[in-house]
Amino acid sequence: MTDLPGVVITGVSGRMGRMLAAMVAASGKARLVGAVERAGHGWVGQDLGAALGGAANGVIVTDDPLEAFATAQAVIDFTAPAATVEFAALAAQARAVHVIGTTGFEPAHLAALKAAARHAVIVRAGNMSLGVNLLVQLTKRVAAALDADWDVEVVEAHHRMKVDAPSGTALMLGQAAAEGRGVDLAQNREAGRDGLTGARARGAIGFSSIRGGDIVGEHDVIFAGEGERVILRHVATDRAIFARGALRAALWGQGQKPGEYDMLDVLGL
Ligand SMILES: NC(=O)C1=CN([C@@H]2O[C@H](COP(=O)(O)OP(=O)(O)OC[C@H]3O[C@@H](n4cnc5c(N)ncnc54)[C@H](O)[C@@H]3O)[C@@H](O)[C@H]2O)C=CC1
Ligand SMILES: O=C(O)C1=N[C@H](C(=O)O)C[C@H](O)C1
Repeated sequence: MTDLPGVVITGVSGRMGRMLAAMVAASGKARLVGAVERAGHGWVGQDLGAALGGAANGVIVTDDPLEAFATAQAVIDFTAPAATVEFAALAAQARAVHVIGTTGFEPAHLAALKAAARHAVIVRAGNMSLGVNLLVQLTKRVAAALDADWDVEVVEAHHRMKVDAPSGTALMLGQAAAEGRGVDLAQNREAGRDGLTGARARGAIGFSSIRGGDIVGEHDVIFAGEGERVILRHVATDRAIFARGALRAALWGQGQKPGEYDMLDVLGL
């Protein structure tokens, strides 16, 4: 049992953190060796099992990531962009694989992650589920087969607590459509239409975001042509799909060369 990779979960009290803590502990493939929360959080200093409402498990929640990472072979991180950038440097120092599910990065954050990946294995994806990563590949193929007379719109829906838009998944799907078409997403991206917008630009890749209730995550890629539409859809009904993918990435990352990887690498898609 002791030679199983040790995993630390950051943001452990969050929607994904709780799911990950339960999944890693029950997996039989990894050991839960640490749990991190932000300074001042009520769980810091408490036994994680008890904080989750169950039996004590001996993992004490800490606000000191470096101390926690020092005991780990992998860090699974679903938190917030600034925290993730800090964790990337510390995970590299501890030589732990850093699995990043966090979304909402600005270009400066991404540059910092790229720098950390010179010395560390980072696996990052805006969506860790098998289904969405399959949808990414399907989107690329459909976009390659259709010309710019087919308007591409990515529509996503999430729970009311989500803080970033478009979702990380929507951006992955938009990027896949752009790659399939052989164009640059940044130059063709259209989001946040409101008011007298004018007609749609030919070749634009549009994004729309819905926020409400407890929606786990829904994504449509719409190819709208003259007289017909092709719609590719993924509906998540359980956050376990993201946690399962993240654990798989943490195991896959062991022994890989330093660099930035994604779930397509992990899943071999
Ligand atoms: N890639 C994927 O498959 C998925 C990605 N996500 C992304 O994961 C992130 C988290 O999502 P949720 O769990 O729903 O959010 P959440 O708000 O429920 O949880 C985030 C947790 O991170 C903690 N945190 C923030 N800053 C911290 C710091 N400096 N140190 C330690 N902990 C810190 C918060 O206290 C909170 O407990 C979001 O960016 C979301 O978009 C969510 C689901 C799937
Ligand atoms: O915040 C969420 O909940 C989710 N975030 C990811 C995203 O931004 O795409 C993945 C999933 O859709 C859930």
